[in-house]
Amino acid sequence: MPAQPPYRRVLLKASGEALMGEQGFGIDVSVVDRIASDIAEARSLGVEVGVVIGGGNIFRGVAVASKGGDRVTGDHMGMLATVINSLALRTSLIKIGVDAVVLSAIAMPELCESFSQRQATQYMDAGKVVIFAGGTGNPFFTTDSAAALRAAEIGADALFKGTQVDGVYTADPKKDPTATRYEHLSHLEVLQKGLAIMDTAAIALARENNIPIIVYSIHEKGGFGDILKGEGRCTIVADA
Ligand SMILES: Nc1ncnc2c1ncn2[C@@H]1O[C@H](COP(=O)(O)OP(=O)(O)O)[C@@H](O)[C@H]1O
Ligand SMILES: O=c1ccn([C@@H]2O[C@H](COP(=O)(O)OP(=O)(O)O)[C@@H](O)[C@H]2O)c(=O)[nH]1
Repeated sequence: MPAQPPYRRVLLKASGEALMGEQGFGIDVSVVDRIASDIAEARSLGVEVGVVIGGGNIFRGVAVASKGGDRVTGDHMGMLATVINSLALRTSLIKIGVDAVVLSAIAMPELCESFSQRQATQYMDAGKVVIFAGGTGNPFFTTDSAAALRAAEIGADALFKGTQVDGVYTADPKKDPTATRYEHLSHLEVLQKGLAIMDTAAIALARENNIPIIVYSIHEKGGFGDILKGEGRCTIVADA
């Protein structure tokens, strides 16, 4: 019998950018299927899973703003991108027999249900994987902030940031090859050192609500389950 993971309920923030695989844009279904199988493994370990997916594989609001376009409209488009990704993940989960539902911060009843904290917790209590689409529903925010917000709302024991790198480094490892990885650090240290692994609003919200953040590589098959079992490579951001 494997040891029971120390987490009862977690929020997984899955990088949108990761979903495009080698394509450079859009959705590589084999990547979404693999992330779905990682979530299925977490469920089989008895862990309740909520998911926020980014939209960077399709659209980011800042890309519009940097070309002189309207930021708010750009952000609306980015939030719609997260709905597309969420529907793809739901499809992959259902395909392998994992009960999953999409709750969107932006009402689009023909496609999915609208978010409410009450409905989300009811579904999670019932063992469904709840995918939170549409970010926070507000422009000028990111899906990292949405992940911290939903983690607080559902009472998650931890926020897992499944991203492009396998932890938090002393500097961006994609730009500085001499950067070294932390095993552990506090939310405050991430903020004070200006480590840009997540936006400051997300870190601050997690800190205020005492939610540990676990940063790991979403590209690693089985990585999510490994960390839940206390085995994987990651950085744990938590106050002592
Ligand atoms: N100190 C740091 N440690 C680790 N990654 C960092 C750091 N500073 C910047 N990064 C960059 O942050 C990226 C992850 O953030 P983000 O762009 O929000 O990814 P995503 O939302 O796709 O998961 C990494 O790919 C890495 O290049
Ligand atoms: O609460 C939110 C969450 C997301 N977005 C928009 O959606 C895009 C995609 O999200 P994000 O960049 O966080 O995705 P990721 O980096 O995880 O792929 C962002 O760039 C924003 O334009 C937003 O406006 N409000």
